[in-house]
Amino acid sequence: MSSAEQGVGEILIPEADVRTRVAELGAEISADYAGRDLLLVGVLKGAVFFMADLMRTLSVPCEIDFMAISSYGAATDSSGVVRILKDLDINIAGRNVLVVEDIIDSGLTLSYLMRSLRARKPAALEVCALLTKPERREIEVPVRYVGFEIPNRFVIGYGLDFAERYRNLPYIGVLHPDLVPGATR
Ligand SMILES: O=P(O)(O)OC[C@H]1O[C@H](OP(=O)(O)OP(=O)(O)O)[C@H](O)[C@@H]1O
Ligand code: HPA
Ligand SMILES: [Mg+2]
Repeated sequence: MSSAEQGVGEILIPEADVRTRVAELGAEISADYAGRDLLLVGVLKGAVFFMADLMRTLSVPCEIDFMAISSYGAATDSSGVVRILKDLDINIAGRNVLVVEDIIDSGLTLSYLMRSLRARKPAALEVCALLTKPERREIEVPVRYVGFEIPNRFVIGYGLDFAERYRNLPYIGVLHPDLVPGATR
């Protein structure tokens, strides 16, 4: 075990399975957006890893931009105070926007984001999330492309952090149970 892996309880989705699924999503998205312009909007920081890999499986021309959203604190604090820390650089009016997320958990971040993006009148607005935890959903958000449905466990790796660490793991792991108290975000 490398020192980067200390704290990993178990591997939930091995690296090869992640790679296969990302390629499948890329093929599906490429078919759906054939002949249309595509703008990928990544949500910093966790989605960067998924987005970089997904983009390299796309066979349609595409651009990227990023947003940073403030965390609203612990999941127990679901007051939903979400703020934009970094907005998009470009105007998305009339564009085909695909929001790329690493995980949808309560749905609060994405719900806020979609409201903000919809108000800017894109031609199309869809979501691609690598992971979703349906059991934890507090607000429904339509997600067009989903990589994996996962159980209610705190996951790390492939962009997902616990206290800013573990993003560099090449697989999706479950945080070791000894570290779980407080691991709500
Ligand atoms: O569905 P929700 O309950 O809102 O949770 C999902 C959000 O939480 C994580 O981001 P985080 O705030 O940890 O930022 P990060 O990507 O920088 O780690 C994740 O990347 C999603 O954006
Ligand atoms: O399970 C998770 N892991 C890491 N970050 C998260 N943000 C929401 N859910 C998670
Ligand atoms: Mg995080």
